[in-house]
Amino acid sequence: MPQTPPTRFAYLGPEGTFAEAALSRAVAPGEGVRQPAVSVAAALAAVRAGEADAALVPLENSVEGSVPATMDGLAEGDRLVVTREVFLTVSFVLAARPGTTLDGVGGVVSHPHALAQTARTLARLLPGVPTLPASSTAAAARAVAEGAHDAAVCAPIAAERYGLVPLAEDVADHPGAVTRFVLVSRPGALPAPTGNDKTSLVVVVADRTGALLDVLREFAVRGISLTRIESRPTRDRLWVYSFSLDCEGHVAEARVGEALAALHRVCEDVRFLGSYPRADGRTNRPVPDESADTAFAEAGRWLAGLRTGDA
Ligand SMILES: O=C(O)C(=O)Cc1ccccc1
Repeated sequence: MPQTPPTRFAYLGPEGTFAEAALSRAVAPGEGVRQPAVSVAAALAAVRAGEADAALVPLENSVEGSVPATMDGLAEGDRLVVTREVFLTVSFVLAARPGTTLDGVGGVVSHPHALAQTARTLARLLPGVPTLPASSTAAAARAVAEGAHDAAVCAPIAAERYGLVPLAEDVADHPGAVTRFVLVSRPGALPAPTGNDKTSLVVVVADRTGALLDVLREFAVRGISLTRIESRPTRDRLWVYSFSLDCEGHVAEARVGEALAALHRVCEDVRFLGSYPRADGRTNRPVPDESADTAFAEAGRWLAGLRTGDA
């Protein structure tokens, strides 16, 4: 019997990133093989090229908002779908090579989201010291270990992995910040509805009055709550925006499917980014009776009867 090859999971690397920690939450120890990627774009490209089966990437943070590389990477290029979301509480250390003191730090390197989430604390500990962006917190720790920079903001586990020591612990300005990561794959069979799911979309609206209201109405009239909506420039079309949004429910549910079909009629483009179990610890709002699958099915039978003359 030929063996099924192990699932290949790409993640924002190198070893020691929060993305790797999120991947460990999403898949069991020993399940599949893990492939660190140098950037979010590289992780998504590996999936698109068939070099990985899934990618674990950061999507948004409770303090800093969305991660543009992921938002844009999912809105453009061959379509990928979210199959799982993972929420991780992140804590940061300021780490350096052994023997370094705060006085000896001439620059701090990290992922832009980590620098943004620690900006006030860094300004207090290291007034006037410049910060520099890195592709990830672990890439920053590795660069410090290699002597390219003096200090990094990273996860405690990354400091340990690259032989650094903490100059300061818990340097987050807002302790308890949560980052949302997503596991994305090439389109295929969807995760089955669980009764507490989310659906993600990117819609491009026409440049006309009320276009966004038209989008929102399609959700509202079907009793569907949005959990996130934000605008992003389309980048290739000047002043044309897309809206990236998450709503409650699964595309297999009639209300969500009908809303998507309606958006397909009223928007310039609708990109379906998947339906997957909700993992933020919250429960979807109750579905109004008139938006339940049974109500849609009954209305469909009634309409069919009108058309055949049987009703
Ligand atoms: O760089 C990492 O470790 C990541 O996974 C991205 C990130 C950066 C800062 C906060 C949360 C996730």
